[in-house]
Amino acid sequence: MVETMTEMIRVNGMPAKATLTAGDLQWHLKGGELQCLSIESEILGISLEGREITVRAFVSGLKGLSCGEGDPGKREMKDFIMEMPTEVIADNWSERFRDCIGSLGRPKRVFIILNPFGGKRSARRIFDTKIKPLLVAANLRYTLQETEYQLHAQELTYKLDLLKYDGIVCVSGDGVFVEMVNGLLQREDWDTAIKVPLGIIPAGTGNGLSKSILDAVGEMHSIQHATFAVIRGHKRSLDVTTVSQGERKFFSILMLTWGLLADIDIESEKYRWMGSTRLDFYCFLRVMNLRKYHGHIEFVPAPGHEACGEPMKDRGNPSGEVDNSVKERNCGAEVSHSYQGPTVSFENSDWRYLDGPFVATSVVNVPWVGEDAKTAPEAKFSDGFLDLVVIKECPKSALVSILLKCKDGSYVNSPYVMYLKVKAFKLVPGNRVGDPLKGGIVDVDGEVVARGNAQEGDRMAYGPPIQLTVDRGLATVFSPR
Ligand SMILES: Nc1ncnc2c1ncn2[C@@H]1O[C@H](COP(=O)(O)OP(=O)(O)OP(=O)(O)O)[C@@H](O)[C@H]1O
Repeated sequence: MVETMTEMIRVNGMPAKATLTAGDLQWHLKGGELQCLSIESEILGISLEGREITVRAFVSGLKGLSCGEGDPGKREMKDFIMEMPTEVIADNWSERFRDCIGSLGRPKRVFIILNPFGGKRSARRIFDTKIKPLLVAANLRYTLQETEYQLHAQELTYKLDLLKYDGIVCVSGDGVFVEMVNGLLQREDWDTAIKVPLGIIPAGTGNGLSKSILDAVGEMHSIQHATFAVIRGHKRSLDVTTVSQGERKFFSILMLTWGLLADIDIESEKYRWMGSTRLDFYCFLRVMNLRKYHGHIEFVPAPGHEACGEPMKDRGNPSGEVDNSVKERNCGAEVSHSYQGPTVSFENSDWRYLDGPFVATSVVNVPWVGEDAKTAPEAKFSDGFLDLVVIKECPKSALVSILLKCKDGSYVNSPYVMYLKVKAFKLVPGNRVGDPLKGGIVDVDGEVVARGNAQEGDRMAYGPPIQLTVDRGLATVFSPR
């Protein structure tokens, strides 16, 4: 236990009586005004020079010093110069400060993966101007590696010497984070590798994961707030979804979507020159020329959600299109030592189903799939469930309102939206209603996984079942608290 230290000092030139406890630094200015900094939630670090200790903090600029109480709102870096009576006292105080900060278990060294081409291609500048100053102030050492090509982040985490680092952080959009998870799960030591804390600092087009992490604890979503979350080093578990089709598999963090949202996400790429209005523009276009898709979904409902869909046992499996048994793995000649997905079998579970046509189907792991898209308002980080959103028949006017209400998640209250939690899910995507030669797009974490007009490099085929299962809390992410 750290004992309290009290001293008459000057803070930013003003005489004050300062007290340092294990949890905070307080000072009474002459005239009685009390100021306070919480060591855990507001102080980045300190430096000592002669009689001067500089306390580097990340605090609310508007509301003054909160001492960790309440919602800090927008924060900024601020230095407090503490002039001590003697160098010996300054030494003692700085040692005590370092002990207090050291006892917080913050990470000491992280590996940072930066995508210079993510989002507005400004990650490098963002790093130098917004991220680095915080890391330096917190004395958090780092190794910085820029990605040079697609899947480079996956390669890096596959090979990284994890013993050297207390965490891996990406400065990118969600795509690079997903690659990091896939790289760790491809390792032979995947079971320990996946426990390494992962951080994400938003510098992409899709920044749903960082928004979800910060919003879950009431923190503002910004580059600096996400950096401070890494510095503070609290951790939380995150469900990981295994997406599989036969022997092919990979891992997802955010969402699988098929139908309207996938079409908007992927097809609007060709309007990139429009900037951020491309999504609104293409969304409008798609609603006006609404597509519906034939197909079939199956799911094992989470407790309390058993009323949705129809029981599979009453349907039988006349088309043989979905096989609900989980096959024995690694029965081929090649034995893989990477992670193969959950071993839990849903063979005897009460599967339920829905047949198309569908307007949109999404299976979501975290609340926000983009900074302004709260697609799964009830999603939890590590409940072991996926949130399933289905829209079937829906008038265009209602659809417009649904899309507008995606921003705050209230769209799930629409009578045209089916929203439930599932333990496992299968999608058998079909072709467009009225256009049997055209299929849709299956989009996982912002990337095309399968499409009607198959292209080289697509990871899965459009048509055969794609299965999703969840590993409860398999990954670990840095969180502000
Ligand atoms: N140097 C690079 N050149 C080309 N692609 C890259 C490079 N580095 C990373 N990538 C790829 O960019 C994709 C998107 O990355 P990220 O998630 O950071 O950005 P995003 O802004 O969310 O996506 P996008 O800008 O493509 O919409 C990933 O699939 C990744 O593999």
